[in-house]
Amino acid sequence: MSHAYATEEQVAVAAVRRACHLTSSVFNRLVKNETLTKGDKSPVTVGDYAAQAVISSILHHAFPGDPIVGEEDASDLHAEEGRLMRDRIIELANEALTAELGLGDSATAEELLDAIDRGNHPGGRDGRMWTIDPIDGTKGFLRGEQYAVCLSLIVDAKVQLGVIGCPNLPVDPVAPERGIGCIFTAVRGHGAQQLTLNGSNPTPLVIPQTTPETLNFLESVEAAHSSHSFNDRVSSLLNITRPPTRMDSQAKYCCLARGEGGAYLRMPTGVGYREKIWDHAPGQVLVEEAGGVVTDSRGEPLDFGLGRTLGENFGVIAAGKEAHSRVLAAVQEALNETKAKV
Ligand SMILES: Nc1ncnc2c1ncn2[C@@H]1O[C@H](COP(=O)(O)O)[C@@H](O)[C@H]1OP(=O)(O)O
Ligand SMILES: [Mg+2]
Ligand SMILES: [Mg+2]
Ligand SMILES: [Mg+2]
Repeated sequence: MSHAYATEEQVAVAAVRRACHLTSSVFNRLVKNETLTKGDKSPVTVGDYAAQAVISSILHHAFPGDPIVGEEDASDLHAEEGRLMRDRIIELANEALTAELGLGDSATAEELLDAIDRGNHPGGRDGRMWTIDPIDGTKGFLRGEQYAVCLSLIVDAKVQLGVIGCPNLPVDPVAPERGIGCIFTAVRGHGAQQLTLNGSNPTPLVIPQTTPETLNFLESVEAAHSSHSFNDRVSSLLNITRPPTRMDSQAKYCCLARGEGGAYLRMPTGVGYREKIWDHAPGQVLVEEAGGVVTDSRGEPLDFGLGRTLGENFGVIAAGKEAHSRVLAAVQEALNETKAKV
């Protein structure tokens, strides 16, 4: 790890590992009153809050001056109704923080709620900032399927480091006996790799070439998050015969980076949802460092300097270089068909 972000990468992998252990152990013990519905109707669990508290505390310890753009905030936990959840979050976060990192005595409830709320940075074009999505794909997490613990470092609007932990993802898709649980890391200019969940056995990742027979789309499980019908149309324009692989979270970027699927296509459903930077920053650097390309449906790069969101939603196309140009052309053809109809 001899590069300008070696310390950041080491700290980020340690933080994601700790958070992955926390989320997978909390899943087996999750009970009914440990999940809330947020203002945008999406679910959030004690696992999301505790994982953000852990990652934010570890980052603050190592890089006290760095701002954080994190998905969660502690506002729903201050009220009396939030007390049971709050106590559980404090217990889980302290368990994870004191386990092996030697961060000293247990943190107080106030310190941990402050750590969650340190994720309130508005983002922007200048300087260093971290993004945290403590559980990306909370719906997948609740179903016992794919989810990801996601961390990135953005410098002057460019993603320099991405770390994604996927506790439920098979280590090797063709060798199920190797078990589940992987960490993916990428540093701009220094490649992408997959590690085991305990941070060992680095394997470099390179996206292979695909043909219409081997290409298929990676897409959301949730029909409300991206348009399944648009992807079907693009598939038929490209003569893709394999059905799409549906999977929650940035695990899709990870699978793409290690040669599964061939293209991740996420087109808006037309309800005006703005994509969040923490949902794409680590995936973007991972795919680019594995030799791929990530753009919106116009072929423009994603802009991580606009604030907490990517701005107006033009969708996301991620794929290996050659597949990307074919998919982009088909996406534009499908968009033109839609325009011609209205
Ligand atoms: N209406 C929506 N449209 C698109 N994405 C959404 C929407 N609501 C939540 N998300 C976010 O989309 C991502 C999941 O996408 P996918 O369907 O590909 O798994 C998550 O980050 C999820 O947030 P969260 O992090 O809270 O789970
Ligand atoms: Mg969420
Ligand atoms: Mg997310
Ligand atoms: Mg999340």
